[in-house]
Amino acid sequence: MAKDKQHQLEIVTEPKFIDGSALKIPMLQILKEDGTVQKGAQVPELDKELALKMFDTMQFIRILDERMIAAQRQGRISFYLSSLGEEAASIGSAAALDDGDMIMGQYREQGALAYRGFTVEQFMDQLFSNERDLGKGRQMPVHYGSAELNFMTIASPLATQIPQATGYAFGQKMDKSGTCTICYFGEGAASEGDFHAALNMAAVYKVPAIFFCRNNGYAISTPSQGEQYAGDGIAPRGVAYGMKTIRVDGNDILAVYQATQMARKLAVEDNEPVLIEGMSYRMAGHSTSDDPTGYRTRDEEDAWRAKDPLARFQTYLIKKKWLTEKDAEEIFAEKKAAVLAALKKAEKVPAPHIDELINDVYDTPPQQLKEQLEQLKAHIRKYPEAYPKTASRIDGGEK
Ligand SMILES: Cc1ncc(C[n+]2csc(CCOP(=O)(O)OP(=O)(O)O)c2C)c(N)n1
Repeated sequence: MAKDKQHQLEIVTEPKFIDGSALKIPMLQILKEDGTVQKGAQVPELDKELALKMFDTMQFIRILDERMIAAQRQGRISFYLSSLGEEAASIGSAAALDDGDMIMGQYREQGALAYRGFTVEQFMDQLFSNERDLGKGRQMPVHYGSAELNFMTIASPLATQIPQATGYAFGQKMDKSGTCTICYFGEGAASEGDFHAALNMAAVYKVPAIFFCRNNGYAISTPSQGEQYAGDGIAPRGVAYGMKTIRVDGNDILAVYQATQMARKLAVEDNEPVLIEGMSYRMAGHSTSDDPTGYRTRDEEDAWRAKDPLARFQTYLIKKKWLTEKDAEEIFAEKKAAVLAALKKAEKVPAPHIDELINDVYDTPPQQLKEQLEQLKAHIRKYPEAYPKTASRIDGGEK
């Protein structure tokens, strides 16, 4: 066979196009939809304690999401983004990491943050933007962050976390830290230029990063099939950039866990960036500002309800005799009580002092920012009834 020496390419004489639309990367599945193990699958080693921690976190996130959508509807918080139906993707992957690994999320990975140890009170303080919020109430609800837990603060502009993850992982490599960065994003965010620049750089510089795409079928109202991409989803893009790539059933927590565990090993031991595409479905609306009945059918949602990741894992755990139906009900009731109690507490905590608005960015806030803050205070003094949480603390309120 003739070879081109410079590029080490096989030479062919027939003009043959590679049909990108015919490519189909398979999907790893360990747990079938009915909670039984797929024939021939290797179940990852998982002790009871770890399995129950994963299940516990899934239950917590399910009830947190349900309650906070309701709280938004009641006018108690301004906005919410639910991860309903996608709990296995964030929790299964976070469970495969070390606490020292960096997490850079999009905004639907509350499961990973909860798994790391963010408390129900910390969730509520952020959602109510009260003075105990780590971000001092300066971000929209759900834009969590925790330096202590190595969870980078969420940014609203899509895909910015992807090149940041490449850069952060490069730093981890230079420091020989033995840690990696996991970066979550949706298939919609993968249409941003940032995604492509980040993956190419990660592959070229061989950084310990795990790029986890949650392919949940929609980017707000844009369906992934046909409107977001014409090819075989996101996974082939990892192949194109020359990195190890795998597609998994994102609703199967065991498949997600196994793939992420292997990806972490590749990243940390061999400085091999990895792309994981988790196939799932966004069961709720995009956010509380969205109504999905305008762009998708009830039948489609029902078909995905049958693939529910929480019910699937629960059936597996019950079959394994690590859990009973009663245990599951008790965990759910306990989580619900904790969420409701924290919610009631957090909404009574005062708002941050308005001076916090301009703190922490500059060592000393510049004059123009100070002037703008004074103008804002004057405006609030004039219309105190429009700012009930802030007005009472402007003059003389404790900082
Ligand atoms: C740069 C930028 N463009 C547009 C938006 C508006 N926007 C917010 S979320 C979103 C959809 C993202 O979909 P996807 O990445 O698939 O994640 P999902 O919400 O499905 O989890 C869009 C278009 C934005 N925040 N930033």
